[in-house]
Amino acid sequence: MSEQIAYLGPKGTYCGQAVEKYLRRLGKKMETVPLNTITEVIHSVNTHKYKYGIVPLENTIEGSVSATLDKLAHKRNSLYIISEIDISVKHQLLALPQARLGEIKEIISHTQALEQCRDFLFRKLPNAKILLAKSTAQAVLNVKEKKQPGRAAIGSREAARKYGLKILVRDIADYKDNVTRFVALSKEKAIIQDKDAITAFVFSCKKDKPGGLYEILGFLAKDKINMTKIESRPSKVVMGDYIFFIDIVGNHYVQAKVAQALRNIEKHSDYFKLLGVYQRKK
Ligand SMILES: O=C(O)C(=O)C[C@]1(C(=O)O)C=C[C@@H](O)C=C1
Repeated sequence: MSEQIAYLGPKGTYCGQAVEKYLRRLGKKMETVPLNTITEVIHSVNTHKYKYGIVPLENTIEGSVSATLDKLAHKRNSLYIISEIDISVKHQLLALPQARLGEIKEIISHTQALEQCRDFLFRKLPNAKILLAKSTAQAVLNVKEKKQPGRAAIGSREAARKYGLKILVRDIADYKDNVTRFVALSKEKAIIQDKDAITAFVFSCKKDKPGGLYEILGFLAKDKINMTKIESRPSKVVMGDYIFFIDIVGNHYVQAKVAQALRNIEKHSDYFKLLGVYQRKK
């Protein structure tokens, strides 16, 4: 298998910035492969088409990226988080060089980007029609190709430069410190020795067992294992059934208490899947 890294493309996405940052950190060169959707990226790694993939996981304004969580949780996908990459996301309103803000009638972008600029759109462009694109760079490319001065995209400065659009309004996200966390995925687990690693897993409680979640969290609390994230998603099978995503600080390769806690959690849950053990990185 050649060393290729798939990501949500085309060139000019924030995901592409995460790929560059990741490769800089590794000090490696790799062929980068832009794909159309998060699902395609995850599928391509899961089926060994590409060795690595990078996808968005969560955002400071909008929270989790459900397309990523749902695919990672699925039992048919066996791939692991091997690293995380934080990217500062600075959205710009972009349009053709001749466009004017007062004449914008349509806004196109990725759903996460649109949500991150919800208040801006409400205040400045309340009547604009919203169009969805598969990524912010795809939206920028669409404005360039359709050549309609009444259409604007939400995307990055880098995408504006790449596709020759101008910035109509700068930094339009509703909160200043907008950060998206991306994760690098691989079929092979990262085997690391650091005790301060993040261990990510997903589980579902045993059916109709009062205190099921309390019991699972108890296995962490008992040994003072620090939980840094808990998030629930619908199981998609029965209304009201949830699966839980948890991050802890600890490493079952080098800490017996973490290994024991994970064994206990697996034993007391209906479904359990390790999502990865990786170094916390900014
Ligand atoms: O569309 C992009 O540029 C992406 O990299 C995707 C994505 C996401 O899905 O969260 C990444 C960062 C921003 O939060 C908005 C969009």
